[in-house]
Amino acid sequence: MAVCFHTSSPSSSCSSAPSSSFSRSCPQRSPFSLRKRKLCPSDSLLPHHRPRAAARGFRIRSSYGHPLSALSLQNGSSGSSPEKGPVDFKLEDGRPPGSGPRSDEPTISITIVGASGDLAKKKIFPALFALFYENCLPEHFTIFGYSRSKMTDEELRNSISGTLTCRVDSRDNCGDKMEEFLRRCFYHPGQYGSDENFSELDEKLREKEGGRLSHRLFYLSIPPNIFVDVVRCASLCASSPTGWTRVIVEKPFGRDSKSSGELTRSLKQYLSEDQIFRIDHYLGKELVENLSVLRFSNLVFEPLWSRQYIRNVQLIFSEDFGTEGRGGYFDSYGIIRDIMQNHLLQILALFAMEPPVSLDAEDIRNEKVKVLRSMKNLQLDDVVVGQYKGHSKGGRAYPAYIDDPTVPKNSLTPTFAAAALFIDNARWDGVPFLMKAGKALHSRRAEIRVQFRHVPGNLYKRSFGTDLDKATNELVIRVQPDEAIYLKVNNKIPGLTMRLDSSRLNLLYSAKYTREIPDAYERLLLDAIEGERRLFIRSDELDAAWALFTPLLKELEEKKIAPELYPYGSRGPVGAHYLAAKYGVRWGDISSEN
Ligand SMILES: NC(=O)C1=CN([C@@H]2O[C@H](COP(=O)(O)OP(=O)(O)OC[C@H]3O[C@@H](n4cnc5c(N)ncnc54)[C@H](OP(=O)(O)O)[C@@H]3O)[C@@H](O)[C@H]2O)C=CC1
Ligand SMILES: O=C1O[C@H](COP(=O)(O)O)[C@@H](O)[C@H](O)[C@H]1O
Repeated sequence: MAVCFHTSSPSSSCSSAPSSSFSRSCPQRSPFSLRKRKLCPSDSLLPHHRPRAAARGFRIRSSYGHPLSALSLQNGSSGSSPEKGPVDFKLEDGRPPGSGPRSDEPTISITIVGASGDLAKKKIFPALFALFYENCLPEHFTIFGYSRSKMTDEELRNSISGTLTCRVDSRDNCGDKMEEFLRRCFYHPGQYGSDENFSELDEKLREKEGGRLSHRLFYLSIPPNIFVDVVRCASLCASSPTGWTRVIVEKPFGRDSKSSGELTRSLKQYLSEDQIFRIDHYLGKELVENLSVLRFSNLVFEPLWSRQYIRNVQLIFSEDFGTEGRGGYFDSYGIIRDIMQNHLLQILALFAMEPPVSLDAEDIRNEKVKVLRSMKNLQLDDVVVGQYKGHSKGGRAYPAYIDDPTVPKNSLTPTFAAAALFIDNARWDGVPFLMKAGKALHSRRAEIRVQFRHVPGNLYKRSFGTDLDKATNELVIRVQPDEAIYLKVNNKIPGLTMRLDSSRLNLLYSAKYTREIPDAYERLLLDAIEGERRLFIRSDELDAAWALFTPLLKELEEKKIAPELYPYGSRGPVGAHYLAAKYGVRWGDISSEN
């Protein structure tokens, strides 16, 4: 029988503490404005925590990567200015900044539970390597893979090494950095509900941590039915004895309101809300991050951001491949749970929220949750579901969804859905927010399209022809691929006649910036390490998101609504066009020029 060394210590995690006390500064996260973190009173429960960090004069990055000095946190000033960078200060032990790590600096241990899986290999290890490569991880860190598969440290390293990449702007030390990173990666095989195995992991972690103040981050990259087992074991047998313990939970967070509520309650038996980081990786995407910047830092947009000027908003997600390899998971969730209830709804909430009091996580999440709670009930009439069928093109056969061996032949699970949603508040009353998400469509894209109203009494009506919709302004935020923000405006075609054209004012990221855009998982992992919760889902947001979709999902399932079949590689069911037309809307992505 295993003996656990310590019990979970929610007090070791504080919502707004200066919890990251690592001395490295991450060059990519350059300061723009500064924000002071509040101190968490429960820090005082941790003998080594805040006082030690402050005593060392660590530079602490805020949510946006702004270096804050612990000294400034003590004396209440923000400590540096965006233009000048960190103010001239010495570490309290008299050493100048950049003197290199001290041997008693804290360490962070990151355990990826489900390390043998697809997500771990495809996204999590590569993101951690990218952070390491960019000097965004603290000096002392250790990464452990944990899953049931039998593997040695070396075998884990081999299995992940192929997925690590250096950035396009890589420096010539990439190979060395990879080796150095891999040397910090270890593996512990174990069962997900075994106290004994987690206690063994704890011992290994302690050994690597070498008596330093140590923080521990667990990433649950596993199927949801084992989340609670793992959290129980990790919390009881492997939480940090000295620093914080945090857990990143991957979606799905339940299947409906009930199961999500149960999951939250079960997790909270072992963790406080502050320790739970529910990830929605779309919130970590560069252009989703940019949404608030675009709106709140440009005078030309915010005044237009309401029913007065906006005719409709479209949130579009499409993939040009099917469920390949994930049919087993997908069939019990479907596209509404997989994409709409989380990724698209989160974007909608960010888009539609009122200006928050500040950029603090709680202020932003308070505004988002108000939007979610103001949504009108979603009617079945306002939803179209589809499923892809097999299709042959250019001599190649594309499979149907139900050809996936892990999917039942009579499955009614939607691989496509379109929905019209409404926000019942003063700003957005009557404005359709149209969502569309699908797999096995003609292209891979994710975008937000904002269609503005017609110009009243348009003087140039005649020069446009009869289709006034074509002449309305449209703002497109292309999340992926080829990240861009463009605004369609009307201009005169040069020449002696008065003919108008619709053109793009285009901010194409690849043309403007040479630096490669970081993967969403990099940003989110770094935020979790830094204790920044802005891009993670709070439990009341999750409840509100499920409250919106659960009745619809129940109705679809109880009534066994048959999805409209659409060919693999097509633009999806025609029903989506009728749905949009019902609200006088045309999908903005119908032509490839758009
Ligand atoms: N893959 C993706 O692109 C995305 C995944 N997610 C979510 O992330 C999590 C991980 O995804 P992914 O890596 O694809 O998942 P996998 O199905 O690959 O599972 C990860 C690991 O969990 C273990 N495992 C799998 N099934 C079971 C089971 N029934 N009981 C116990 N252990 C099991 C396996 O490890 P072992 O057998 O060695 O113990 C497996 O390697 C899931 O919750 C998924 O929904 C979210 C977004 C995208
Ligand atoms: O969460 C999920 O996201 C992916 C799409 O993510 P992206 O970053 O590649 O756009 C999707 O394929 C998967 O079904 C879903 O679970």
